Amino acid sequence: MTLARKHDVDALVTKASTLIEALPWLAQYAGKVVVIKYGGNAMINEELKRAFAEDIVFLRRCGVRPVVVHGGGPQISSMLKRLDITSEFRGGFRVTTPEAMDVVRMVLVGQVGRELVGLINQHGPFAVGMSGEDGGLFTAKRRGTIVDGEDVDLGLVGDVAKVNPAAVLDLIEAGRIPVVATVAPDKDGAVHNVNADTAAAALAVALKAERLVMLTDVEGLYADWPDQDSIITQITVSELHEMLPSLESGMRPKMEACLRAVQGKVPRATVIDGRVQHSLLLEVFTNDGLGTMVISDPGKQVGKVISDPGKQVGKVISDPGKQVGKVTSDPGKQVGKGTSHPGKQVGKVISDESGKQKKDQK
Ligand SMILES: Nc1ncnc2c1ncn2[C@@H]1O[C@H](COP(=O)(O)OP(=O)(O)O)[C@@H](O)[C@H]1O
Ligand SMILES: CC(=O)N[C@@H](CCC(=O)OP(=O)(O)O)C(=O)O
Repeated sequence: MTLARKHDVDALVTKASTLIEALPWLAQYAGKVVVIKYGGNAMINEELKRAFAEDIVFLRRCGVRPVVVHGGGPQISSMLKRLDITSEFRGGFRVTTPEAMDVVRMVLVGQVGRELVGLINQHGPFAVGMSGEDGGLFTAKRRGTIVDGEDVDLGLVGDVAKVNPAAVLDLIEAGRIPVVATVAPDKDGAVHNVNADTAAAALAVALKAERLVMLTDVEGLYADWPDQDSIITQITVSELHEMLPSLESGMRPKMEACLRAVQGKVPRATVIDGRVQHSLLLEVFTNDGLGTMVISDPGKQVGKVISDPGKQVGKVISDPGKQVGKVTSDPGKQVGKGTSHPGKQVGKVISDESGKQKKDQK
């Protein structure tokens, strides 16, 4: 016999209101591609990494089409150190010798990527790891950078010259979650080290993503780094353009990438604190905008900006005529099937009106 527990009704109502708060965001993002860049600095401990994997699977279960692009800078540095190979950063990019390149590829593809795929797949066979080399995803073009007005050679460091998103689109259509490591061959086949922020932005543009979200180890962009009171909640493309040359270390490629994404018609790019558990879910599905959001200059918005008193930063919704996402899936496009995972099954097999079987809500 089980006796009824006394419920804390207020706590239950709070839980319900959190779920209801997600309703408009679920409608906005269902069916849309969201590119999430997971920085190596936000992979601080096992608990955070597991929470990240849960968030990604949650998005997928809600019908969002997440694509993960991961970094691994600190993990590469620690392996280089173990192997006694020196490396330095210039302007936020790693100077990459051929010897270091082997290590970058080994760590990103063989270590960090594998671990994320494994964590996501504890919830179902969703994640498929790949790199810029797979299916011709990225073609790199060697790049240098400018530090204190001087040109600096970075060795085997590439920018993304071309994206062929076909392989990623195939995976998305199949209901999978691509997990992308950012090494890529140039047109002659020489593999280059591509900064993960740069690659995430290029992929978000090519996939016509609804959002680019970058998880890092700070709250967002600070106007006057490291003054903790100078966090910027929203910045336009032209404001960021002006600020870019003054930014240092990792923030420079990150904000440069956000700028490129929004200029490439991704409606918004956000930098959030990956050290906060479930920050990704909070950012996507609640009214509390986190971190720093980069948006187009007024008048140049792709979607329509509507004011949202709940969210500090305003939200972007598609024009009615352009809105393609629906809460329910497009039965014709539903290919993916999450397999059941005893004890861990979150979604249920449901049938749509046409009688076709749908796995999860996608
Ligand atoms: N203006 C700034 N605002 C926030 N962080 C900054 C700024 N300037 C430099 N940083 C540094 O950039 C770092 C984030 O970049 P990076 O270390 O490359 O992260 P990730 O591994 O997530 O790509 C922060 O930890 C911080 O030390
Ligand atoms: C050229 C360059 O700097 N490549 C980066 C690639 C990994 C990366 O970008 O990782 P985070 O996102 O964790 O910083 C590097 O070698 O560290």
